[in-house]
Amino acid sequence: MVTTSSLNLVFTPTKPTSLSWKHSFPSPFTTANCTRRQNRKAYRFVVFATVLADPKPTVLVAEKLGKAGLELLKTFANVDCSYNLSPEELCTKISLCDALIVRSGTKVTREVFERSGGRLKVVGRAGVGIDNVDLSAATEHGCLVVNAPTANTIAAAEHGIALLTAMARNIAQADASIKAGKWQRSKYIGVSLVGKTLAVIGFGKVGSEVARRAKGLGMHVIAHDPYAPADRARAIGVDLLTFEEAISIADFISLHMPLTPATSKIFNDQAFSRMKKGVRIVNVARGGVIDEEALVRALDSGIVAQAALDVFTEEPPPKDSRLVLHENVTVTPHLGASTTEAQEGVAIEVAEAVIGALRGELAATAVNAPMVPAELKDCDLSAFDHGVEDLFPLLMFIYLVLTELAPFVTLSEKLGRLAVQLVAGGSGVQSVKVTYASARGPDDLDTRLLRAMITKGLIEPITSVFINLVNADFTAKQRGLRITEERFLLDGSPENPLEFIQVQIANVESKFATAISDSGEIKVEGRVKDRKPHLTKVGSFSVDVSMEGSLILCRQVDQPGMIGSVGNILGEENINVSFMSVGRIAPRKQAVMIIGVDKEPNKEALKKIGEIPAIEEFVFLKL
Ligand SMILES: NC(=O)c1ccc[n+]([C@@H]2O[C@H](COP(=O)([O-])OP(=O)(O)OC[C@H]3O[C@@H](n4cnc5c(N)ncnc54)[C@H](O)[C@@H]3O)[C@@H](O)[C@H]2O)c1
Ligand SMILES: O=C(O)[C@H](O)COP(=O)(O)O
Repeated sequence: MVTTSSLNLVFTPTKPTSLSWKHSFPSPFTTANCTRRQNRKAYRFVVFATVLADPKPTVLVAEKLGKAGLELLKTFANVDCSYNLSPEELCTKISLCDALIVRSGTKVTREVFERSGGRLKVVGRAGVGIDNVDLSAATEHGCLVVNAPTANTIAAAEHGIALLTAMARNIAQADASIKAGKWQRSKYIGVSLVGKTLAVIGFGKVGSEVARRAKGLGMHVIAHDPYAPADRARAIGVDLLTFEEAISIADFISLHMPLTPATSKIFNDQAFSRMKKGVRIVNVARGGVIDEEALVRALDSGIVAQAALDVFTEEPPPKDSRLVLHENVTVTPHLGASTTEAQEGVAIEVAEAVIGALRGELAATAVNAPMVPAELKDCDLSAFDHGVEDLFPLLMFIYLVLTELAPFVTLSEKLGRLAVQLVAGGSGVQSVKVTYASARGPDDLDTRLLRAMITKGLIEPITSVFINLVNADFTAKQRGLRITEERFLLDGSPENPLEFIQVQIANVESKFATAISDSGEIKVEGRVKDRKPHLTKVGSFSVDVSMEGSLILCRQVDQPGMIGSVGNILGEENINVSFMSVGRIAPRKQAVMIIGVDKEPNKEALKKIGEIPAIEEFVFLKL
C-alpha cells in the first residue's frame, strides 16, 4: 500500500509554486490552470512512479556517525558510508544520493547542490553549527538542512570544564615535558579554581551547564547574556552582568555564544584591555568570536595569562599559527562534541530528522525550512489544489493563511527582529505581548503563523537556534520567553485581515529610551501598506518608514537642518540613504527621525551622528 508519507515532498523556494516533486516527475501543481481532476491524476502518477523508480532512498554518510544512528538509517535507506572524500569525490557521488550526513569537517558548498542534479533532498548536520553548509544554496536548490542541536550540549560543557582545569594546572604542557624526558615540577605550578570568579559569556544550553559545573568546583560564577532569562540564572545562582562588568572582574572567562555578526571578534584589543591582568580564557564556542591576533598580543603582554581553545577561525588552523604554538595556550582539535555518548545522541537525532525529511515531514530541527517559502509570499496560489490536505496539513494551514496574510508574515518577523534589538544588554527578554488590531473576530483570523514569525524575529538574531513553524512555540518556552496575544477589535470592514500589529517587551531596559512607551514597555507597531511592511510607531512616537535594509533611529529636538546634518555625515562615508521619516509630538519639541541606509555606517560615522548637539540618543538596527 502506498502511503502519502512516503512521498518526497519538500519546499522549493526557487519554483513558482514552491512544491517540488523530486526525481523530475511532473509536479501536479506547476500548471496554473490545471483542474483538480488533472492534479489528482498527476498525483497518482507521481506516487506510482516514485515507488517504482526508487523504493529506497540513498543516504551518503560523509563523516563518522554513531552506530545507533547508522542502524536507524539502514532500516529506511541504502546507506553509503564514505569518509574523507575529496571535494571532487563528494560532488561526483552526490548525484546518486537523496540525503547527505556530515559533521563540521565536510564543506557542503554550492557546487555540491549544483552537482546533485536536483536529487539531494536533505543535508543532516550531526551537531549544532551549520557554518560548513551553504544554506542559501541549499534553500535555492530546495534542499532541507536539519541539525542535532541538543545531544552534544553536555559533552561541550564537560570539554569546557576539562580545558578550564587542564589550563589551570598546565596538564598539557607538563605531559609534553615529561614525555620529552624532563621533570619540571617548579615550572608547572598552577592556579586554584576555588573562590575564583568565572564569567560565562553566552548563558544558553552549554553556558548554563558549564556554570552549574563550575559552581560545583567552588567558583563564583557570573554571566553575560543579553537575552538569557534572569530566573534561569537565579536558579543556578549566577548573576547576569553587562559584558564590560563581566569581563573586567573575571579571573576566568568561558565563551559559549554563537558566532553572529554581533559576536564576531567581540574579544578584540579593546575587550582584552578591560580585563584583569592575568585572566584565563576558554573557548569551546566558535573561533570567530575571538580576534586571534589580538589574543596573541594579549598573551604576549601578559593581560591574558593562558588560553584553552577548542575552536579556531580557520579549521584546522595553519601549522605555523602563533596562537596555537604559544606556550601559554592549550589546544584541542574541535573535540567539544566528541564523546561516545554525544556522538550516539547526535547520530540518532540527525538520523530521525533525515528520515522524517525524506518522508516529507517538516522536522523541528530544520534549519532552513522557510516559515513561508519565499516565492509563495508573492505568487498567485489559485492553482494550489486542496487535494493535498491529507498529504501535508501544515502546508494547507500555510496556504489558507498565506493568500491574505503574506505581507503580515514579513511584518511580524521584522517587528520581532526590531524590538529585540532595542533591548539593552543585560536585560533578559521574558515577556512579550503581541496585539493584533483587526475588524475580524478571532474565528476569522488565525494568528499562529504571525506569532511564530514574531518569535523567529525575536530569537534568531541572538542564538544558534533556527526557528520554523514547528519549533517556534517550543523554542520560546524553552528559553523562558512568554508570548501573550491580544486582539483589538476595530469597527469597520473586515476585508483587510489586520490594521496593525504591536509588539511590546515588558520589564526590560532599552538602548533607545524613546522606544519605551508611556506604560513602560518597549513598544513597536507596524502596518502593511501596498503589501510592504511599514514601521508606524516607536514608543509613543508615530513614524512611517518601510521596514527594509538597516535603520538609524534618532531622538532629537525638532529643528530645521537635522536631516541635512545626518545626511551629510552618511554622504561623506558614501552611504546611501534610502528614506527618512520624522515623527514629532509638536513643532520644535522632541522628534524621532528614522533614516533607512543601504549599509552599516562605520563606528566613526555613528560617533559623528551622536555628536550632533540636537541629537539626544540614537541606535542602529538591522532588519
Ligand atoms: N566545540 C564544540 O564542539 C561545540 C559543541 C556544541 C556547541 N558549540 C558551540 O557553542 C555555542 C553555544 O551553543 P549552545 O548550544 O549553548 O547554543 P544556545 O543557543 O543554547 O546558547 C547561546 C547563547 O548565547 C547567547 N548570546 C547571543 N548573543 C550573545 C552575545 N552577544 N553575548 C553573550 N551571549 C550571547 C544567546 O542568548 C544564548 O543564550 C555555539 O557557538 C555552538 O556552535 C561548540
Ligand atoms: O557545532 C557543533 O555541534 C560542534 O561544534 C561539534 O562539531 P563536530 O560535530 O564537528 O564535532
